Amino acid sequence: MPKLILVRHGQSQWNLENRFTGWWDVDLTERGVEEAMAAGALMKDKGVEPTRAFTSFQTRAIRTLHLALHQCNRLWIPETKDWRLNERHYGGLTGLDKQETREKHGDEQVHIWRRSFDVPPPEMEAGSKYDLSSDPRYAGIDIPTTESLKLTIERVLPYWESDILPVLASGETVIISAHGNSLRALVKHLSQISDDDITGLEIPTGQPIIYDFDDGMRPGERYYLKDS
Ligand SMILES: O=C(O)[C@H](O)COP(=O)(O)O
Repeated sequence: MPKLILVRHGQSQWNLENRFTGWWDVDLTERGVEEAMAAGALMKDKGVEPTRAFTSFQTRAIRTLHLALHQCNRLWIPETKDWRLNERHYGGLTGLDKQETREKHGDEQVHIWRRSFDVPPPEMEAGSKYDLSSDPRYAGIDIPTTESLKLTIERVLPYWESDILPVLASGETVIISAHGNSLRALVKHLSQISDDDITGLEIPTGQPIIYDFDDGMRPGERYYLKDS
């Protein structure tokens, strides 16, 4: 039975500092490293052995994948990186302190920017110090200036369907190491969560989520590996 493992990267430096991160490439904290290693140890304990890996272009997700795979002796499996698994682009909020932004714009506005389905944050201005257009990893990619969850879904889902689902359907155990909102995009689709209800879904760091697929490639109920 094909099995899908979703893991959000461990705590990042800007998770710790409570700053909007999006596409900005911050590394894991010590705690993030421990969370990633614990995710791998849990996979090993539970006998869940990934055979194919997918991740984003962002260090925190790539390192989480490697730390977890190292713990379960699976660093050798084929892995694919793609920008379409990146975190949603936080636009002009990138780098800002989340609490200070609440104090400036109000709790409700910040909640809308963070969790609404289709209201994107303000766009990143040209020339921002967080502009990634000269970053070689994004050469040839039309970098967004901001993304709502809806816009994130519009790039995550086509990639899921074209590149990940066929691998899963061939019987592989697939691990995706990605981000809070790129994984919310995927979970929304797989668990058929409505546009309204998705606002309440949070994905914790470093906690493997599992979907078992049936022969018709229909996903079962999602569950946390720690609870199985
Ligand atoms: O990009 C970020 O800041 C985080 O990874 C996710 O942030 P959020 O919880 O505000 O969506």
